[in-house]
Amino acid sequence: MTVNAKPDAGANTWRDLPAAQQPDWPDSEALRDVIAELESYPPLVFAGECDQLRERMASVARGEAFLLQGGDCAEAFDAVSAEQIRNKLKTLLQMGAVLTYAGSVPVVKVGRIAGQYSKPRSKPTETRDGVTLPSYRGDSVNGFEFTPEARTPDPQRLKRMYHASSATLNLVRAFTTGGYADLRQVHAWNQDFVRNSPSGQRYEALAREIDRALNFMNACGVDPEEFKTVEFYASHEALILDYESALTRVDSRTGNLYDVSGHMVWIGERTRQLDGAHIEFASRIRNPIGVKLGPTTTPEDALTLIERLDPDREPGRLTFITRMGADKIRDRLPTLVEKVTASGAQVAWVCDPMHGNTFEAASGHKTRRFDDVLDEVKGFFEVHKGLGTHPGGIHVELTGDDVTECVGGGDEIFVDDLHQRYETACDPRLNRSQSLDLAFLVAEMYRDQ
Ligand SMILES: O=C[C@H](O)[C@H](O)COP(=O)(O)O
Ligand SMILES: C=C(OP(=O)(O)O)C(=O)O
Repeated sequence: MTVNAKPDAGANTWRDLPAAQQPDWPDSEALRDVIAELESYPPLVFAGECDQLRERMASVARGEAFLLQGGDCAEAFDAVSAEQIRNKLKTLLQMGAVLTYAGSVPVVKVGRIAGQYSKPRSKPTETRDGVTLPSYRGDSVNGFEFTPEARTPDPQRLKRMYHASSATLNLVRAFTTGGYADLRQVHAWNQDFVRNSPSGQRYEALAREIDRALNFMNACGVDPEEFKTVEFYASHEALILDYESALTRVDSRTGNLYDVSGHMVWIGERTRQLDGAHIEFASRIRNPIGVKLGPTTTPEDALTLIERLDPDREPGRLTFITRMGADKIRDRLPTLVEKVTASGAQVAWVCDPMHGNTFEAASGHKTRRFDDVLDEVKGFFEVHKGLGTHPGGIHVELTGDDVTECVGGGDEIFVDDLHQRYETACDPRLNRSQSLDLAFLVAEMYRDQ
């Protein structure tokens, strides 16, 4: 049981170190009041659930399971609706069914959800028509609208992030345990725009096979409880450290610290400085931790991260999420995996094929090509196959809606279509049929492995 203990000093040791990508809050007293209030709020997740996910991630690290981690680039307060949450969940459930059935592997399902409200940015400001304002840093910090009022960081938004995360998690828990995620609903998850796409039809055929298998088991008198609910976890980037440390609590069972804002948190490519505040914060908490590794990561960086975050070499504690870019992964990943494996560490290796493959279309839309995404995943599988190590999973930006943000896919989106439904607040996401396409192709790669 996690208690609402007084904030522990260990949660705040990061304050003595440089913290990248933190907002310029204009009123530090208002921030202090918000932090004090957040510290009094109940946990969003329980420490025991974080331990359970660490065990699931240990199976991934040992090569016995596959991680499916996905969701929005940036969640938005005004998108906290039953429909949006259900669509995202539906996409992940469909992808999970495809990977489990076609890839024949247990799938650990983790959403980029219920906390993914903060974004690191390349530039601190944005200029439009000669007007320069602070960049949008996610709904937890400021507003998307290009006005001085909206773009001014407001700490009250941290409380809104907590409440939005809480409402989302509540519905996710209801969907995943209350009947909606029952494997007998495998057809129902396909009942909308996606049904007629090539991947939707392929999915329908797979769902029929699953149905037949379930009927067979039923006829044999077997009706496992495990098929009625889905184990689903929430994750986000631990970016705004004032929020994350305010939600860090002492677990009364063990005396350890847990960041109870989500089950798993990750440190991004822009904030993984070895002597920086984010790594210090992550080193203090017992949650399973992810770290993004971009193309400039050296083996020494990876080994130091292991030393800092997983000194006991505990499988499941640390996940390296590589995001090299399709053109670099075959060149950069092998040495990292080799050196880490030789050190005796058992990290989970996961591929984020999104963040190294972004480009700006002539129309000004930030986009990604489905083929590049696929090629990065292929490269990831090739490297692991070559080294005899386990390709542990994928980390994807996706939505359950019929958006037009990434080009390509079986139900092809063209560059000229991008403007039609370009709805992301930050980076382009795969829509549901592109996500299903990816799941089928990854399942094939896994089987061939
Ligand atoms: O999602 C990741 C980052 O926040 C995003 O790629 C940054 O985008 P920018 O380069 O437009 O700031
Ligand atoms: C910012 C992100 O990724 P990265 O740190 O890999 O750029 C992200 O996943 O939202």
